[in-house]
Amino acid sequence: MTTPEPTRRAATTNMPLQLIDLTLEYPDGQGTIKALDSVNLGVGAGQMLSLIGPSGSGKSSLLAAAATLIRPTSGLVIIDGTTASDLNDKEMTTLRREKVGIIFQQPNLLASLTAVEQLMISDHLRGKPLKPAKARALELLEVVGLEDSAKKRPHQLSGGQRQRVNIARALMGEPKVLLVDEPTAALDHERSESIVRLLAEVTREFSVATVMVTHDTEFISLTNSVATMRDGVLGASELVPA
Ligand SMILES: Nc1ncnc2c1ncn2[C@@H]1O[C@H](COP(=O)(O)OP(=O)(O)OP(=O)(O)O)[C@@H](O)[C@H]1O
Repeated sequence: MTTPEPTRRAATTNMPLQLIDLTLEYPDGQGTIKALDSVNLGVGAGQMLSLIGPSGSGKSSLLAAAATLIRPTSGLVIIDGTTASDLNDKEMTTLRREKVGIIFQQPNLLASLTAVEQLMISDHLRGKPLKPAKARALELLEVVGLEDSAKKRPHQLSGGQRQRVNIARALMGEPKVLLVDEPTAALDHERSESIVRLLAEVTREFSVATVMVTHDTEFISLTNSVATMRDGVLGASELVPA
C-alpha cells in the first residue's frame, strides 16, 4: 500500500483553493502560447479575490484551470485538499460538481423553468432528492433577495435578478470554491454594485473561497484582495483596505 504524499494531502480546510506553480500552454501554429506562467495562488475560506488584468492576460484561463474544466500543462490545482491533477476525468467531474460553483457572465437559465426550478434541477442532476432540494432552493432565493420571485421564469426577471438566480444556483451544491467570470458585464452601475456586494456576502456567509474576474475595478473595494494578471503571470495579491 502506498502512502499519499503529505504535500498532496495538505490540510487545506482554511484554504479551499490552491494553485501551485500552474502553467497552461495552448498550441499556436508551430509553437505554443503560455496562457498561465507558473501561477501560485491560495484563497482562504470566506475570502473573495478580484482578478484583474488586460484582455488576453490569462484571467479566463486561470478560472477554467481552477474550475478543473481544463487540465494545466504542469502544476497543481488543489480543491478543498484534493489535488485535481491526480484524478481521472470522471473523478474530476465529481470533484467539480461537489466542490466548485461556477458563475458565468451570462446566467444561462433555462427559459421554461421558474427560479426555484432552476435551482432544484441542479440538485436533481447531482442525484439528490427533490423535497430537501426545494426547501434549500427557497432558502437560497431568500438569501439572494428573490423570495418573492420563486415562481417567475427568466423572461419575467431583470438582468440583475437573473444573475441573482445564477448565484443562488451555484450555491445549491454547497461549494467550497466559487469561480465568477465578469458577473457585472451586462449590468448597469447600481445593479453591478449590488451583485458584487451579494457575492462578498455569500462568500462570508457560506465560507467559500471566491475568485471573481472583473474588468470593473470600481467595485473591487468590496472584496478582500486584488491580484493582477499580465501575460500569464499573476502579480502578488494585495489586501483591499477595509
Ligand atoms: N483555446 C485556446 N486556444 C489557443 N489559445 C488560447 C485559447 N484560449 C485562450 N488562448 C490564449 O491564451 C491567452 C490568455 O487568454 P484568456 O482568455 O485566458 O485571457 P483573458 O485575460 O481572460 O482575456 P479577456 O479579458 O479578453 O477575456 C491569450 O493569448 C489567448 O489568445
